[in-house]
Amino acid sequence: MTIFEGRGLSVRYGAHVALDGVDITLEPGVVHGVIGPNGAGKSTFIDALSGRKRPSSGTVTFEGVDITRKSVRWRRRRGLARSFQRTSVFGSMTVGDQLDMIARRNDEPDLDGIIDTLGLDAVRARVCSEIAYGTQRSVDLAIALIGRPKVVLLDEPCAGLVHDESVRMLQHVRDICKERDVAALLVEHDVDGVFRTCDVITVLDLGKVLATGTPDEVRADENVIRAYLGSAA
Ligand SMILES: Nc1ncnc2c1ncn2[C@@H]1O[C@H](COP(=O)(O)OP(=O)(O)OP(=O)(O)O)[C@@H](O)[C@H]1O
Repeated sequence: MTIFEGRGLSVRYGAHVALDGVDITLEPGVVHGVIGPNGAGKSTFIDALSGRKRPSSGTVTFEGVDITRKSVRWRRRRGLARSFQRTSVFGSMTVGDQLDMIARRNDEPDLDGIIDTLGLDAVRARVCSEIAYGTQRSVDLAIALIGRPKVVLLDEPCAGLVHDESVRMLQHVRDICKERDVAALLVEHDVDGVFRTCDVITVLDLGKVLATGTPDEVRADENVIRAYLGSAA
């Protein structure tokens, strides 16, 4: 069942076409990865889907409703959340206070469940700026999950993490997506992690879709191997 869809999305920066007629379909409980070389259009894509960047053409549909012209705020209230490449925790608050505040604002019924799943209980009383960067990224993920979103768009949740932290982060993304039946879009540079974690992968190159399929299908796709993965995939 499709819950969220982008059709024919294009974004221009002046004369430069950063995204060129891209399609994507997200389903509840399915982790959909987006990979591609630098400049492929991944961040532009997530911005266009989340409402941060207005596409020059194409449509975004959420639960069957055309939301292409709806604001980020409107989307968030209806259950479309996103996280950012850089951490957005408030340095001076404790982890617990920050999460409580956001949970109250978004009517989250089970903050303890999110904290528990992400292993954040031990840092609840700690000030955000004083916890490890990897843990701050888990707080970012918790923030995105508050309010029972139906769709989460995750922009490089593993940026700046060491290997073990990346593995844990992606496992958390997968667990939560399955447990809560959330449709997730995961833009990530950690290609191995994406192949390990995602049910479906879309490969972007020069603003276009090079391939979409299961990890095995994408790994075997000749266009993807030639343009991006090389023979070592
Ligand atoms: N604000 C902007 N103004 C002009 N060109 C831009 C702007 N933002 C991105 N671009 C260009 O659009 C293209 C896509 O950029 P984008 O950042 O979406 O790619 P990306 O796949 O996320 O790259 P990376 O992996 O390096 O984060 C690139 O050619 C980039 O130079």
